[in-house]
Amino acid sequence: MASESVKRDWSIRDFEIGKPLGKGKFGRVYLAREAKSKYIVALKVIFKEQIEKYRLQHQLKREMAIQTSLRHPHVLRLYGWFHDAERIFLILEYAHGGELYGELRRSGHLSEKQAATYIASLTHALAYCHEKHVIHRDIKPENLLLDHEGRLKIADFGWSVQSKNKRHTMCGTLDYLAPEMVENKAHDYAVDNWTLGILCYEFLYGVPPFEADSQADTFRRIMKVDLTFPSTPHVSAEAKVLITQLLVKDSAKRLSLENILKHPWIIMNADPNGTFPK
Ligand SMILES: CC(C)n1nc(-c2ccc(NC(=O)/C=C/C(=O)c3ccc(F)c(C(F)(F)F)c3)cc2)c2c(N)ncnc21
Repeated sequence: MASESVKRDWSIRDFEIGKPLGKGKFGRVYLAREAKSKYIVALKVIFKEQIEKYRLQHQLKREMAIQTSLRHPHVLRLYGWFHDAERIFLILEYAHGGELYGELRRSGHLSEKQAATYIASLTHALAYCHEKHVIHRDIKPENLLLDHEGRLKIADFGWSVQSKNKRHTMCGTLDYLAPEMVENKAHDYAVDNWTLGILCYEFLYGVPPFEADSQADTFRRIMKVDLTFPSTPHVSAEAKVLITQLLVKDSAKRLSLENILKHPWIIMNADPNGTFPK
């Protein structure tokens, strides 16, 4: 699949469409199989009139170029894409394990081994994206999928940007926004470090740290970095130290991706091959 996927021009006739997997941004996504190789993929259908309505043609082209260029075990592959008169089709890696969010909701919170393994996987994936000058900026549980071995895959780059400098556009849901994004200030790669702190908290406690009844309260809690840790036996002191070192208002003072991977909590708990024993 990898070789011919980028070169040859695909069409809907090359695929047998299976069950709908869900409704994502701008359209549905289906399980599908490439007719010749029987290779299983996820096929995302995006309606052109939606893209035209929001004038997203250029951003979508840029997204497709970014995603087809990214090759990393924890970044969901975009193998290729094609279009017909009214639809654009994305040929995506199929994540058999579905949404990580489902796992978090079912269990309420993750074990420290699971949480540390996912944070390590995310950190590796973000280090790769940053060296390719891609800030993801929209990393939330709904965009994290699992493959058949429970390995994490970052997906849905609906709002990432190819950035060599600071960006000003708002995006994503509130709970995961770093202060500099809430203030609509210029921001850079360090927004992803903040988000890792948010996700680590949410994996361990089941809710994001600055959750509040209103958007205004969430903004206020983010700007104050109003971080409190419910007392619970299943979260170690080291985990709280890591979270505190990521949820730092001054983006230059957040723990770097490199130092996250050297953190005692990660070293002690993360499974090196990203799957951790069930
Ligand atoms: C439902 C279930 C949970 N599900 N969902 C997936 C899935 C994974 C990735 C995607 N990716 C995208 O939709 C990317 C979209 C863009 O990049 C984009 C679209 C329009 C724009 F305007 C733009 C813009 F940039 F122009 F704004 C960007 C979609 C579905 C999935 C899967 N692969 N395997 C198993 N289950 C899976």
